[in-house]
Amino acid sequence: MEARSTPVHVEVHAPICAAAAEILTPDSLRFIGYLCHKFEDRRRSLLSARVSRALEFDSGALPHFEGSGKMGGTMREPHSHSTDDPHWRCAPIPDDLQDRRVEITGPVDRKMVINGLNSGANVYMADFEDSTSPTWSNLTEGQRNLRDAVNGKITFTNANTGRVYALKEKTAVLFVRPRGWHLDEAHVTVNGRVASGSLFDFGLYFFHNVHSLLAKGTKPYFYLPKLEHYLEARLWNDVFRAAQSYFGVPQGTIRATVLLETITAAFQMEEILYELRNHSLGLNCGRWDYLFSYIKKFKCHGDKIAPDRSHLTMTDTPLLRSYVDRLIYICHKRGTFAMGGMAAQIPIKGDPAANDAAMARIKKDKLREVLAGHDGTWVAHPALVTLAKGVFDKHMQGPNQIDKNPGLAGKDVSEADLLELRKVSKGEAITSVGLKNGVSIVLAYTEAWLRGVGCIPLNHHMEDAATAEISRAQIWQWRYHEIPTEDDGVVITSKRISKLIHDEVKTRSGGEDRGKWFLAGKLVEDMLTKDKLDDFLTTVCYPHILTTKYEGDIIPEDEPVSKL
Ligand SMILES: CC(=O)SCCNC(=O)CCNC(=O)[C@H](O)C(C)(C)COP(=O)(O)OP(=O)(O)OC[C@H]1O[C@@H](n2cnc3c(N)ncnc32)[C@H](O)[C@@H]1OP(=O)(O)O
Ligand SMILES: O=CC(=O)O
Ligand SMILES: [Mg+2]
Repeated sequence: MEARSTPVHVEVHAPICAAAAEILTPDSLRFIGYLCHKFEDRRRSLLSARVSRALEFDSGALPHFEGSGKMGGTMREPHSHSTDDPHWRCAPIPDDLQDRRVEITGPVDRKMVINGLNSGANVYMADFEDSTSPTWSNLTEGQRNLRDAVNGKITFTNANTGRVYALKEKTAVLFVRPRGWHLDEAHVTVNGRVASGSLFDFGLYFFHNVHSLLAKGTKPYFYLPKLEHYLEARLWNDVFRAAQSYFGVPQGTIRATVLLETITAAFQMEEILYELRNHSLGLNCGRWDYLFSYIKKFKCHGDKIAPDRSHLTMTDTPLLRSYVDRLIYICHKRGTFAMGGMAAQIPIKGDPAANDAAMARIKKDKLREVLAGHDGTWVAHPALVTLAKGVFDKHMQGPNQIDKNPGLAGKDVSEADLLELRKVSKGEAITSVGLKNGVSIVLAYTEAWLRGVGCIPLNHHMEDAATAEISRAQIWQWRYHEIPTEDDGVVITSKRISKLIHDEVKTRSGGEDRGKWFLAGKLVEDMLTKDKLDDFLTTVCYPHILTTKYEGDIIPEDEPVSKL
C-alpha cells in the first residue's frame, strides 16, 4: 500500500454503530481522507460548471456535439481528443464479464444483496444511488453486507419466518454503484469539508474488497451514475488511478460502466468513453434519469414540455430511440458494452391477467433492446430474470454482440434527433389524471426516502430516485409554463398542486402524524411550487435523514465522535 504523508483530518459526525465500527477503521478513513483531499476541489468546480451550464439552458441554449462549432458563452468546451484517432478501443473485457445479458439491480440491504447475487442474473448491481436512501445505517450496513458477500460469508435470518438466506455456489458478478458527484456524505468531514458521497461509497468498497475480489479472480466493478460531462468522467478516471496506485494494484484493475443518463452526456458519449477507456466497461441507457435530465435542463423551454409520464415510452419518444441507437453505435465502434436499461414494471401478485400484461410489456421492451443491438439489460426484480434471459438467449447468440452488431442505425443520429420529444394527440398530452398521479408518486417516494427506503413498489411499478424525479420536474415545469390540463382546461397553479398534496397527505396519513407524510407533504409542496426547480429531490431531503446538523456544504457544528 502506497504511503501518503499529507496531513489530512478526517472526522466522523455520526454514531459508531456496529457496522460503522467494522467499516470505518483508521486505515479506511485515511483512504477516504486521501481521496477527498485530493479530488474535492475538482468535484466542486465541476459541480459549479453544471450550474453555469444550467443557467445557459435556462436562457434558451441547447447542447451540441463537440466540433459542431456551435457552443457559445461559457459552454465553449475544451477539445477532448476522443475522435482524433478512429482506432482506439476500450480496454479488453474481463473473462467473467463477457456475458452480461441480464443484470439485476437493487438496494444494499442484506437480504436484497443475497437475493440479487442468487437471482440467476449474470450481474448484480448493488446500488447506493437511485434505490438507496443514504441514511448512515443504510450506508455503513450496506458496505458491511458487500464486504461479507465478497468474502462469501454473508447470511441473513428473517426474524419473523426463521428463513435463513445464504449464497448459492454460483452467484452473479458483483457491480457497485456509488452515489453521484452531486451528493455529499455529511457525516464525514475531511479537513473541515463534508466528504463526497461518491468517494465515500467507492472508497470504502474498494478499500475493503479490492484484494479479496482479485484473489477470487474477479475485479472491482462499478457503475457510475448521473455524469453530465466528460470532465466528470475524467475525474472518475483519475480517482481510479489514484486508488490503484495507493493500493499498489495494476492500473486498469478497476472497471466501470457509465450510466448514460443525462441529456448533456448524450452529446458526449464518445468523449466519456475516451476518458475512461482504460477502465471502461461501456455505457448503459439509464432511461429514467435521462428523461428527468431532459425535463430539468430544458424546464424553461416552452417548446420542450413533456407530456404525462405514461406517454414517455421507449418506443414512442424519438429522443429515447435516438439515444439508444447512438449509444449502441458508439460503444460497439469502441469495442465495448452497450447496455440496455430498466423496465419499471414489477410482478403483480394476485391478479394473473394484470401480471401477464405487465410481463408482456417487459418482454416487448427487452426484445426491442436486443434487436437494437444492446449487449444486455436490467431487471428490477428476481422474478424477471428468466423472462429477460429468454429474450436475449433467443436473439443474441454469442455472449454479447459487440463485434457482431455495429449498430449502424446510430451512425447518423443528429443533434435535433437527440432533442425531439414525442408529440401526443391533442387532448391527451397533459391531463388531470397525469397530474394527480405525478403528485402522488413524488409524495409517496419522498415519504419512503425520508424513512430510509430508497425504492418502493407503487401501482405495480418500481419507483426510485430517477422515476420519481421525472414526475417532480414535469409538474414543476407545467406550473411554471401555466399549462392547463387538457381534459378540463384548468391551469396548473401552485394552489392546485398544494390542494392535491394536502388531500393526498390526508388520505395516506389518515390525518395523523404517521410515517413521514407530514414532512414529505411540506417538502414536496415547497419543491413543486417554488420559483426555482431544485436540482435533486435527494439533496433537498438529505438534511432530514442525517444524524448530524447539515445545511448544504456547511460544516457540522457538533463535536465529531471520531477523529483521525
Ligand atoms: C432507474 C434505476 O435506477 S433502476 C435501478 C434502481 N432500482 C432498483 O434497483 C429496483 C430494485 N427493486 C426493488 O427494490 C424491489 O423489487 C421493489 C421495491 C420494487 C419491490 O420489492 P418488494 O415489494 O419487496 O417485492 P416482492 O415482495 O415481490 O419481492 C419478492 C422477493 O424478491 C426480493 N427482491 C425484490 N426485488 C429485488 C431485487 N431488486 N434484488 C434482490 N432481491 C429482490 C425480495 O427481497 C423478496 O425476497 P423474499 O421472497 O426472500 O422475501
Ligand atoms: O439508473 C437508471 C436510470 O434509468 O436512471
Ligand atoms: Mg439513474
